[in-house]
Amino acid sequence: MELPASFIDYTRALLGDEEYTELVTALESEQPVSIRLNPLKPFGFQSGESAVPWCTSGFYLKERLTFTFDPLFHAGCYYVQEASSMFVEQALRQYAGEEPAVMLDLCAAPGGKSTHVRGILPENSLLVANEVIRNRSQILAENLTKWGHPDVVVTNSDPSDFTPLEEFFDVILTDVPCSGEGMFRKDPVAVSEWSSENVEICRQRQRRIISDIWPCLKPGGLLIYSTCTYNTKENEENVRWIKDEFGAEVLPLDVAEDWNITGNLLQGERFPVYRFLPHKTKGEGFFLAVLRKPRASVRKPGAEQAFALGKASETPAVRGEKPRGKGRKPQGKGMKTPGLSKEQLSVLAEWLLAPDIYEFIQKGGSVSAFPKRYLPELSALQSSVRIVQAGLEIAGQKGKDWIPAHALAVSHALAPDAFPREEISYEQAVAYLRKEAVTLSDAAPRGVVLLTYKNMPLGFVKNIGNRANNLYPQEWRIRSGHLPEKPKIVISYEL
Ligand SMILES: C[S@@+](CC[C@H](N)C(=O)[O-])C[C@H]1O[C@@H](n2cnc3c(N)ncnc32)[C@H](O)[C@@H]1O
Repeated sequence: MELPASFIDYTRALLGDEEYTELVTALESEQPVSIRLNPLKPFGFQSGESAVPWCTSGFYLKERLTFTFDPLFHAGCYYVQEASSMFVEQALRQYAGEEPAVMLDLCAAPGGKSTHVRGILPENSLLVANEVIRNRSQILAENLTKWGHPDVVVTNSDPSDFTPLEEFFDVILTDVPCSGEGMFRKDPVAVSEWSSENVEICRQRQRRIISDIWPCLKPGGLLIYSTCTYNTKENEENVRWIKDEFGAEVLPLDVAEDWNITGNLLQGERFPVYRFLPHKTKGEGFFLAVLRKPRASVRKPGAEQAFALGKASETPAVRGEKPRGKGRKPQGKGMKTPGLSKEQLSVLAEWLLAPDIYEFIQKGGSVSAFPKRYLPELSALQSSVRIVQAGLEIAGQKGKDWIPAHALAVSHALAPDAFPREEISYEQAVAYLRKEAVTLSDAAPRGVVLLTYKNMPLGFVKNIGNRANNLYPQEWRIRSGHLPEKPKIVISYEL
């Protein structure tokens, strides 16, 4: 690996000769492979491998597998994620409390941390996952849909579009775009694109992002700041800047000594930060700090203080709007179900495990279920940011019929007996995921059938007897025509 000269000089000075040499040796070695299991979709994973110590659902694998050809990967049973970044779990477990929270993951695509935090947030929380780049926001939506949690809004907006949503979020995660030094082993492009000038550009951009989003954090709310880079300019210097500029408190985390985390590397500073270096921990480079917004805002000394972390439905209004009280009707387009009769609505309701907690929202030929308790928040979001998807899409219109949406098949909110199920083989599952025609056994029921693989829902077909029409989303299909002779998949499970 040919590292840029100025990176070598800077990092050698930062870590010292001995550690720098160890870092370079680690960068030349093979990268560890790890996955994070979906707590909503236990599939009897038996790793025989070591657990990621700072993440309750993270596991190292012995080798890289052909994930594309594992139906359970497409079913959202696990996410392939490098281990260091799973440390975000510690910030939430130690500070998010037990009350429902409204959380924003601002720089969220492809969704590694969004899928992770969604499972950790207290019950009845709402996650808003945002990605500024449009096609990446689609990938984010896909990954969150497969993860199967209905209480999620995916947005595609610039951080500055959020600014009017004052004191809206209990927790904001900013996994900011950075110079990517921690990705050198994983991604050669990160090496070729690195320059001192780019580090400076990143640092400025990161500060702009934080400035844009800071007003959206509730007094007493948490900011989790993370990068995948080593240098102090994008890390400690920015944390110090947030502390000084906004009066934030930098919070310590309890960590085990044998996690080998490196702390503050900025001369003369001691505030707590957490840096993963690949020669010390099994994972890529990562940096994280947790900050708390002062309860009395430094910038607005008279600001409301009653909105402590966790009071999701009591947040003050978006600037210039009425307070968002309980029972306030949502505004905006697409918030009704005009094309659906009462009978149709009651059929859709039967597809859900707990229909009463959702409002059905029709938009064009699609109906989604959105948690009623967060309708005011949805309404406020609609007034500021571009919404890619909100809640769970449950049905799409085909002619006069409403057929179940794919998202419902892989959602935790699906009523288990809403549709007949048919267990399929590995070969059938791969064919289904390639959106090829699937033939079911003669005994299989007619009509809409939920296909399962290892008892995990994969998606719907419409069985018409001699064949079953494949309802898997065209844009998500496995595109690779090549199927490895012996696909290496996460087969070490027993049910
Ligand atoms: C480190 S990646 C996020 C990884 C993601 N959190 C995960 O765990 O899968 C940073 C993200 O920030 C987005 N981004 C780039 N420029 C941005 C900007 N100016 N404001 C906000 N996000 C930006 C990138 O498109 C990228 O998806």
